[in-house]
Amino acid sequence: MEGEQRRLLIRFDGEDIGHGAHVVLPGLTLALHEGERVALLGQSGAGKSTLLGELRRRLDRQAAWCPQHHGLVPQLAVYHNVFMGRLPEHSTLANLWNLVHPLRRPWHEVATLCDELGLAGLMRRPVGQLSGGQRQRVAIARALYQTRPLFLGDEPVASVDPHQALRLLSLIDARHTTSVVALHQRELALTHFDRVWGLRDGRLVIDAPTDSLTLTELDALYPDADATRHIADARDADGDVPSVNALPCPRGRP
Ligand SMILES: Nc1ncnc2c1ncn2[C@@H]1O[C@H](COP(=O)(O)OP(=O)(O)OP(=O)(O)O)[C@@H](O)[C@H]1O
Repeated sequence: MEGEQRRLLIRFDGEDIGHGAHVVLPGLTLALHEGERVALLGQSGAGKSTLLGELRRRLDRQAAWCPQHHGLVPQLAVYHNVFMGRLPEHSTLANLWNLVHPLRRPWHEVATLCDELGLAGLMRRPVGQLSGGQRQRVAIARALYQTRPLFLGDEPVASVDPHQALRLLSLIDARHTTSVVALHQRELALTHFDRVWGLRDGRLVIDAPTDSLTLTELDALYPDADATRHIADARDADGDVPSVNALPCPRGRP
């Protein structure tokens, strides 16, 4: 991948990215090229959703979007939630009619997607009656139904087991030439993606192909995990949980 001439999709050149006056990622510099599969890593609050939101804003209709909290309507059936991926493509009248009498073609298209995502038989079930993993797959189905060349996902495989996560990522890959996916599974980042963007304290500290990275390097993106590891180590040593005051400070903190 490195060195190949690929079409540039988007570039940030020392830009401040955030929410209004609140800058989360100061002086961000990065580029996304067509064909790249990027894993976006960083501990909670590092700025992953902020970056994905900005990518989404700039890429607009080129990008399918799978949000972190799914954005599903619990009262509506799986079919209607997936159909929402293409609401803007139909007239208001067609959308209203579809609510009462599902349109034949979309119904078959959504049914095919649901089969692939292990949601067969649930098309008429209100999303509010599904498990967390099933809702996650509905959110992915809705994003796939948008049929865009690029996929942006904010932890789209957070609620499923590792086996399903791989299957879902493969389905996403099969339908999109380019993807940027926020996730916390570092092993998956190394095995399934070809590039990692790693955020720490509002900085892009890793922007590299996965074959040049190790798990240990990715661990450095999670300084708070050090404290958790020390709790576990201390518990292993004497069977007791240490007091909070006995815990070491995370790396790089006073
Ligand atoms: N709408 C907003 N307005 C102002 N600040 C925000 C907004 N959304 C997020 N932030 C702040 O931006 C920072 C980065 O948040 P963000 O949601 O991008 O992190 P994240 O890496 O996606 O975290 P997580 O893994 O918990 O989802 C945090 O300090 C957060 O409080």
